[in-house]
Amino acid sequence: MNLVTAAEMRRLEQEAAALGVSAAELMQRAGREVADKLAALLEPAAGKRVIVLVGPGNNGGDGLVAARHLKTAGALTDIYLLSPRGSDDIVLREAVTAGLSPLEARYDVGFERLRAALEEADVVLDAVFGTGLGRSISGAPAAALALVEEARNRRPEMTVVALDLPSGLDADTGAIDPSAVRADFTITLGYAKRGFFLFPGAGYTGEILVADIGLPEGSGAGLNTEVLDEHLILDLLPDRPADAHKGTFGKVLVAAGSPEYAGAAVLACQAAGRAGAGLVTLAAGKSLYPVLASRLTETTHLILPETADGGPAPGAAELIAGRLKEFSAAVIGPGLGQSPSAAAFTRALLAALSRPENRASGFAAVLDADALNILSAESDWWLKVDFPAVLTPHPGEMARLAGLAVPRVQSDRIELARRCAGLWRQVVVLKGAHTVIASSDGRAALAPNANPALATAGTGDVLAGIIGGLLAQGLAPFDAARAGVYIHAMAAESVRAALGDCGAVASDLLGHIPRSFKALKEHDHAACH
Ligand SMILES: NC(=O)C1=CN([C@@H]2O[C@H](COP(=O)(O)OP(=O)(O)OC[C@H]3O[C@@H](n4cnc5c(N)ncnc54)[C@H](O)[C@@H]3O)[C@@H](O)[C@H]2O)[C@@H](O)CC1
Ligand SMILES: [K+]
Repeated sequence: MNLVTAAEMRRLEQEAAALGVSAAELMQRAGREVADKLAALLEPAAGKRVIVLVGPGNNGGDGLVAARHLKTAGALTDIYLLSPRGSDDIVLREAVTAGLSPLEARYDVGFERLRAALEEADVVLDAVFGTGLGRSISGAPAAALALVEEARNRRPEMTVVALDLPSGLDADTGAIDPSAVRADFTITLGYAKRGFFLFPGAGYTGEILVADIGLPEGSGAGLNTEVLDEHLILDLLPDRPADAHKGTFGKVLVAAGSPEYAGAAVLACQAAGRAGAGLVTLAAGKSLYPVLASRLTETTHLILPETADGGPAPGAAELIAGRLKEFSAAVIGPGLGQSPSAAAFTRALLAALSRPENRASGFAAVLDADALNILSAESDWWLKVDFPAVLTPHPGEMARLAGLAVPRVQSDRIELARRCAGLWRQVVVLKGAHTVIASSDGRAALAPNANPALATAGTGDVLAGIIGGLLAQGLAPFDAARAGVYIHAMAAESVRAALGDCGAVASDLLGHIPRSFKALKEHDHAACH
């Protein structure tokens, strides 16, 4: 599903106008679609009490059209105008002609009539502000929204439905005005807005329903931000031919683990296998071998020479380099630590991978965790990664890689990831609530969910392993990253369903990875029959 900014939505509106679909016509379609979707939610609309809060702009205009259709559907509809609308306002006149009697806030002393209406309302339709919000909300709109908030807290049976977006939510950034009211549903027009997938706004939309307002065919062609969904991911997944052998699904080299963080290697290797790689080989230090081999039944081992403190000794990277051609993908970084020996090893390994003669054709790697921390200590580090890679930073790692503070990263997640992917010429997976996946060609995708079950040690190692497993099966880096993030999120949802959002640990995800692939494919199968 494509996502838009306010400016992109305005551009689409202008393009529609150039093709003969006027803004007035779009407003009529928008209002009718919103009323239809709301009526379907109310089942039936007849007899239900609906208050439509109407603002000064086109969002309010859509609300007036919706109010008219809701009345026709039998809802007991009140219109509450928060600002005067001109006497030449066609949609207001149409509402009055249809028998509605709008009440203006300026004539409602102390908001007494609004308070009384909120005591009985089944639904509040918030059509105060949409994509045109230009400053902080004050005056009558702020007071009315505060009353709605207060009523919904007191009367949980009252449903709040946002028209296009919750008033006060910034469509582009997800920033929230203090007056914004959390919606139970957002019926959004044409396309979902980016701010629906950026916090804090992501917590305000409730369930998102997209209303088709009949934008001309192909009008979304230039959009470059999407939210992942199962149809898109299914198209990306590799085939599993019946005559396959383990070579069909590729070999992953995992360079991970250190005495302090041995478990990271276990999680990354197991996740790569669970994501369908044919063979996983772990390159780790000699002293770790007995521990890790006892945990990793199916993994093969490339045993590295060690320094006295258990770090990779000089020569470890060369040992791997001599074997690189056997592998179609690598995962480098989980649990490596940042000791001087780990840093020297990582730099030497990345240099070896950057020499094309060392790599199998189609090779790509995931760079995660300590590999990113080690890289970010060097200026212009991206010039040293001369092979296709998926970088999987969390916000702290992203801040170090980009030379920014964490709040800057978090306040501009999509565009920052996109800019960095362009500059670094790699795929960037910026983890966090609604993980962002950005490609150097300007495309960006967002994970559809934010799951607190993922906020625990080791889940990043699992993600790196899944993406590595998908790279090994021949997916292009952007596809492997998108599919990996989605499968990881699905597995996390299954864990949450089974265990709740507290106390799940990263290894709980592993068994749910193949189940997630299975669920996706079965859903597709069911959809075809
Ligand atoms: N772009 C499109 O393709 C379409 C847009 N439509 C609707 O148009 C909306 C955008 O309409 P507008 O651009 O008129 O914007 P809005 O309706 O969001 O509000 C803008 C109006 O509110 C005022 N305003 C902004 N912030 C304010 C504040 N904090 N306090 C008081 N007044 C404030 C502005 O001066 C302007 O008059 C969309 O959200 C959607 O509902 C639809 O009609 C259909 C098609
Ligand atoms: K709104």
